[in-house]
Amino acid sequence: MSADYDPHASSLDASTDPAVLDELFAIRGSIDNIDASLVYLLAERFKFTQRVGRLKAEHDLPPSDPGREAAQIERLQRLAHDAELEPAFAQKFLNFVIAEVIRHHRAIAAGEDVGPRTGTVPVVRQDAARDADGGARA
Ligand SMILES: C=C(O[C@@H]1C=C(C(=O)O)C=C[C@H]1O)C(=O)O
Repeated sequence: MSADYDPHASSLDASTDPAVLDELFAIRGSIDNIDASLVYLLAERFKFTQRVGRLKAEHDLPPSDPGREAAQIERLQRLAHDAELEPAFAQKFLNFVIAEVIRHHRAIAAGEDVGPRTGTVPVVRQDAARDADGGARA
């Protein structure tokens, strides 16, 4: 866990029942673990997709493969349904990730470097991110 992360960070005020806070913080401990796993999983997925991007660039293949995307999205929507996750959300999430992958593939094909060690903005502050999405999460 990063040194400056406060697992009890909250905007709730002191009037909140301590027993409720105990339960909330216990649940948030599991949410923290899941979110950390998501970051590791996404990082691993992007490592693989960047290998695909290099392979495509070396062999002059197009950055996107709509047939593969459609099959994958359909499969994941079925899995989402079985897992009681909103299929439309699974589709939106996958489309979001795939759009970033294709952006990487185009950059790789253009001879640019991609990945977390490039660029100038290592961490997006939470308040800035909220402004950028028009307050959708407020
Ligand atoms: C990773 C690939 O490139 C693109 C990205 C995909 C993905 O992130 O799942 C799927 C198809 C392609 O549009 C690939 O072709 O396998």
